[in-house]
Amino acid sequence: MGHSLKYYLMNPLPRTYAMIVAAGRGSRFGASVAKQYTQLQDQTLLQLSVARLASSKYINQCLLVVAEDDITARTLDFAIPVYYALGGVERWQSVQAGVSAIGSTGADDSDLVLIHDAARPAVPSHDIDQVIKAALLEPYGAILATPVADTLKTSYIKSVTTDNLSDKNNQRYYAKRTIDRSSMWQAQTPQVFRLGALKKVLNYVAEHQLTITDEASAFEYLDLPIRLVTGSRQNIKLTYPDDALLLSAILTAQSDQP
Ligand SMILES: Nc1ccn([C@@H]2O[C@H](COP(=O)(O)OP(=O)(O)OP(=O)(O)O)[C@@H](O)[C@H]2O)c(=O)n1
Ligand SMILES: C[C@](O)(CO)[C@H](O)COP(=O)(O)O
Repeated sequence: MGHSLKYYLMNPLPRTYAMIVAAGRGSRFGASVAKQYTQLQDQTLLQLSVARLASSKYINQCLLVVAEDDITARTLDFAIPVYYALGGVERWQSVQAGVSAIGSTGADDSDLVLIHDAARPAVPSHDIDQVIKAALLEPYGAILATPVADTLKTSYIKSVTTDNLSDKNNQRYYAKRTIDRSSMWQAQTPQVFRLGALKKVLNYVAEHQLTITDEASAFEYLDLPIRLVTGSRQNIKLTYPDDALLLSAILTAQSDQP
């Protein structure tokens, strides 16, 4: 799989092709519009996320992967030139569509593809550059991640026959086991990979009908090393309604920084 590390390191500085995946429905967030179009600080999350990528010296345009029925993205202004691809049912299929679009621009297999969630607009610019610089030194790629800070537990469910409103679906969760968190990380985005290798591992996922929630997982299936770069805990993903207040506070605090 892929070329030797020497092949990548001997190449002139590869280009970084940025893509933002924004073809989701935001069902867990539950808004009337897809969460990437939620407004924070007078801009949509998508616009904020593009602006963050634009702050990197490695990125001067961005592919936006949007839903086929998206009627919003093309009405918005962005900090850098954007072009479009149509997303898929699953997030990784949206990424695969983006990889295909980037590949058709003449990108080389040793070039880098940066994948970022539209739902992560608070990623610090420093982190973007750090993960790209790390990927430039890797044969396959690098991702931002944060070490798990809380105690992690598995659970089991008990059915109950009370009419207590807190017992959703007449079920209660109980603690089963605590997991050793010493080597546990929460993956973030951007995730940055060599284009050729990313194409191959996503094809593997499709051929084997695997379910992945991030692209690094695909490399793990093939035991291909992906570097973990410690990222800021400010880089949260808007997922549930509760996240909006936290994300808004982070963005406000970041904008107040010199
Ligand atoms: N088929 C999909 C699913 C998700 N995404 C994007 O991937 C990012 C992270 O995914 P997630 O937080 O799961 O977003 P949604 O799928 O929209 O959320 P939900 O699972 O709650 O519906 C989001 O920017 C989302 O727009 C995508 O481009 N294509
Ligand atoms: C890619 C990701 O942001 C890494 O944490 C996350 O997996 C995407 O969100 P999803 O809800 O898993 O699709």
